[in-house]
Amino acid sequence: TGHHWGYGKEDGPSSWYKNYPVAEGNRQSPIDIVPNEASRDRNLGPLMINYDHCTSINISNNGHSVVVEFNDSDDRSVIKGGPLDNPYRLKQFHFHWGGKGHEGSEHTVSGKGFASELHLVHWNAVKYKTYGEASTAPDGLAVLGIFLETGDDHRWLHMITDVLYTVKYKGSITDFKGFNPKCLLPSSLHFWTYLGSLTTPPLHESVIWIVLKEPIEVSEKQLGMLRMLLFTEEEDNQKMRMENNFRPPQPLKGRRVRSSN
Ligand SMILES: NS(=O)(=O)c1ccc(S(=O)(=O)c2ccccc2)s1
Ligand SMILES: [Zn+2]
Repeated sequence: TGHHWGYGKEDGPSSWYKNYPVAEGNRQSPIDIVPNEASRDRNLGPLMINYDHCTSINISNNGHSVVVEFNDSDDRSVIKGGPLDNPYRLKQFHFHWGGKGHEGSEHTVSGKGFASELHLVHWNAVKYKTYGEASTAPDGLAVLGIFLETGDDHRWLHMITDVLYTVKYKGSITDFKGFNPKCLLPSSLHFWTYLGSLTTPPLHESVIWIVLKEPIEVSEKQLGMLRMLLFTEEEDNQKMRMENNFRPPQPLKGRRVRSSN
């Protein structure tokens, strides 16, 4: 089912083009964001995030990251405004991170990486009937990217790091109800936005990226918990620590990055 890909020497980002030629496309993600080259756009309204009736369902290890999935059967958790013409429904969130003492974000800001990056994945349920259909459409997905930098303990991230031991191995999944990702948002919703892609295979060029300017702070200890996850399955006798699961920045190819006001 599909092609095996990963973040190692043989199956990592520099080899993805072999099975996913769109890897060399014109709107690939992530990118390096250069703030003073981003253009302020008057008709970029404020981002509106409405996660009040948010319902997480489960947490899982898909062999590439740890993923929290949501009930997306109605518009209970949506983002709208900013660059978006419709409300987009929250489907899942996941993280990308580095190794001990190494940066692991996907987007960089003037060449600076962050310790980790949180992606909240939303889909356009107004224009498309299913998540799958939306995932291949040019305006199908909206991913909210939030940088994590090391500092103080994040008081709510514990809710996630405390259960990571239950999804240590690839293919594991556990109930994870009632988590509201509103608690992971920084205080400012100022953002950069540009048209891009999924940052993992299938690398569909279907993402409106919204990257928040303000990082959230998490402790080195909390980040270390992410690194106790494994890329490998329980029965696999090769235990490969899940870390450095990020794609490096891709060519801008003439795209404009806009900045909120
Ligand atoms: N890192 S990222 O936010 O760009 C991202 C990569 C893959 C996904 S997905 O698993 O939601 C997905 C979505 C559509 C098709 C297949 C997988 S989201
Ligand atoms: Zn991601």
